[in-house]
Amino acid sequence: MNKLMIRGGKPLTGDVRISGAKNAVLPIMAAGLLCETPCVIENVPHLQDVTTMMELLGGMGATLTISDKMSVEIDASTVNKLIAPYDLVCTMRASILVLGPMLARFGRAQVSLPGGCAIGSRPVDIHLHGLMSLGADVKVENGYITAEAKELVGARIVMEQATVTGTENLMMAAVLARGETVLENAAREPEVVDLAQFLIQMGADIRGAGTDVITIRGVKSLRGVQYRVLPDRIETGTYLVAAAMTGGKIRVRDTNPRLLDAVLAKLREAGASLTLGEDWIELDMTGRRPLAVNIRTAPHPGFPTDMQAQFLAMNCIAEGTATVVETIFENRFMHVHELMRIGADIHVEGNTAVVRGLPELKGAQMMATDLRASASLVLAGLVADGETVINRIYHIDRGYESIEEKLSKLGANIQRITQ
Ligand SMILES: CC(=O)N[C@H]1[C@@H](OP(=O)(O)OP(=O)(O)OC[C@H]2O[C@@H](n3ccc(=O)[nH]c3=O)[C@H](O)[C@@H]2O)O[C@H](CO)[C@@H](O)[C@@H]1O
Ligand SMILES: C=C(OP(=O)(O)O)C(=O)O
Repeated sequence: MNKLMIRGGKPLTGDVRISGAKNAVLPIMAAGLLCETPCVIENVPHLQDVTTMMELLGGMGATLTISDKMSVEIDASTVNKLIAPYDLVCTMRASILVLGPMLARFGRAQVSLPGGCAIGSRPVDIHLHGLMSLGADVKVENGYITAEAKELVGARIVMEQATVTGTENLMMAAVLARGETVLENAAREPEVVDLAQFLIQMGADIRGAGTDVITIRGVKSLRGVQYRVLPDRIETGTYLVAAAMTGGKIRVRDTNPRLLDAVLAKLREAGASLTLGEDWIELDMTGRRPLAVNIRTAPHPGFPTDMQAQFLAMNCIAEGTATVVETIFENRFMHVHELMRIGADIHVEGNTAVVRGLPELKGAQMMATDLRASASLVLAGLVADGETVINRIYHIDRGYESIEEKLSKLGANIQRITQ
C-alpha cells in the first residue's frame, strides 16, 4: 500500500497550477450519457475518481478517448448496458450521478446503492423521491436501485435538504423530460452551475442554476459539445492553507478566486495577506504563525465542508483556541484522532471540535480515512517536526492530482513510497 513520507518545517514558496474540479468533472462526464454525439471535456484532472468514472461509462458501452493530457472525449452513442455495478460504485459514491442521465435517455437504469462512507451515512433518498416525482418507477432490491420510466414528466420538486449530487441528478433527468421541472431548495454550489452551463451548451433549457430554485424545460434531444471544466476550489483552498500553515508565500494559478469567498475570508482572519488576480491568488504569511479561526460548515456560499479538515489542521498549530462545527456530515471528524497522534490538542463533542493551537507538532505515523481527512494529515505533516508517514493514501489520489509533485515544487520535503 502506498504511503507519503513528509519531513516538516519548510515554508512553502512558489507557484502551483490548480487542476479542473473533481466535483464538476464527474457530473459533466455522466451528462455525456445524455446525447448521441460525442462530447469533449477539457481541463480534466488526472484523478482516481476520473478513472473510475471512465471505467463506469466504458463498462456501459460508451467510447472514451483521451485526446491529450487533459481532455477526454465521450461518445455515448454506443452505450448498451444500463448498469452501474457494485464494484465501481463502492469505490466512488459519485457513480450515483449516472442514474439521472441513463433514465432520461434510455428510460431505464440500474445503479448499485452507494453505501455509507467514512464521513457519514449519505443516503440518496432525495435523488430517488425526485425521480419518482418525475414519474419514474423506482425500486431498491438486492443492493441495486432500479429506475424505469416510459417517459419522464416535469414536476415541482421541493428537496427536503439541499443536496449537490441530488440536484445534479434531477437536473440531468429533467433536461429530457416532457414539460417544466422546478427544483426548489436546490444546491447552489459552483459545480452545479458548471454542470448547468455544460447542459445549456448541449441545448438544454435551464434557468436559475446558482440560486435555490432551478427551472428546467425539457427538450427533445441534446447535442455533443466541447466544454472546459471549472478549476477546483477545494484543491485551491488546500494549497492556500498549506502555505498559511507553513508561514509561506505562494501563488495558486489557473483558479477562480470568486469561488472561494468564505475560505478566503477565513484565511484573512488567520492573518494571511491575500492578493487576487483574475485567475490567481497570492497568499503571503510573512513567516508568521496563523491565528486560530472558528469554522462552521454550511452549504454554498457558506464555508465548505470539504475544507473543514484542512482548517482544523491549521488550527492545531495556530495561535489561540478555535471551534470547528461540522453541520453537513454526521461523522466528518475522522482526522481528529489521527491529528492527535502528532500531538494536536483537540476535544470533540457532538458536531463540534475545540482545537487549542500549539506552537509545534511532532511527526508520527498516521492513517488516512477519507479524502479531505488525508489532505489535513498531509498539511499537518508539512509543519510537524521530524518525519510523518501517512498510510492508506489511496483516498488522496481520488481528489488531488499529483499532490506530492505539486508540494515538492513548492519546496516541501515529501515523497511517495510505493510498496
Ligand atoms: C461528488 C460531489 O459533488 N461530492 C460533494 C457533494 O456530495 P453529495 O452530493 O453526496 O452531498 P450532499 O450535498 O448530497 O449532502 C448534503 C447532506 O444531505 C444529506 N442527503 C443527501 C442526499 C439525500 O438523498 N439525502 C440526504 O439526506 C447528506 O447525508 C448530507 O448530510 O456535496 C458535498 C457537500 O458539499 C461535498 O462534501 C462532496 O464533496
Ligand atoms: C466528500 C468528497 O467527495 P465524494 O462526494 O466524492 O465522496 C470530497 O470531495 O471531499
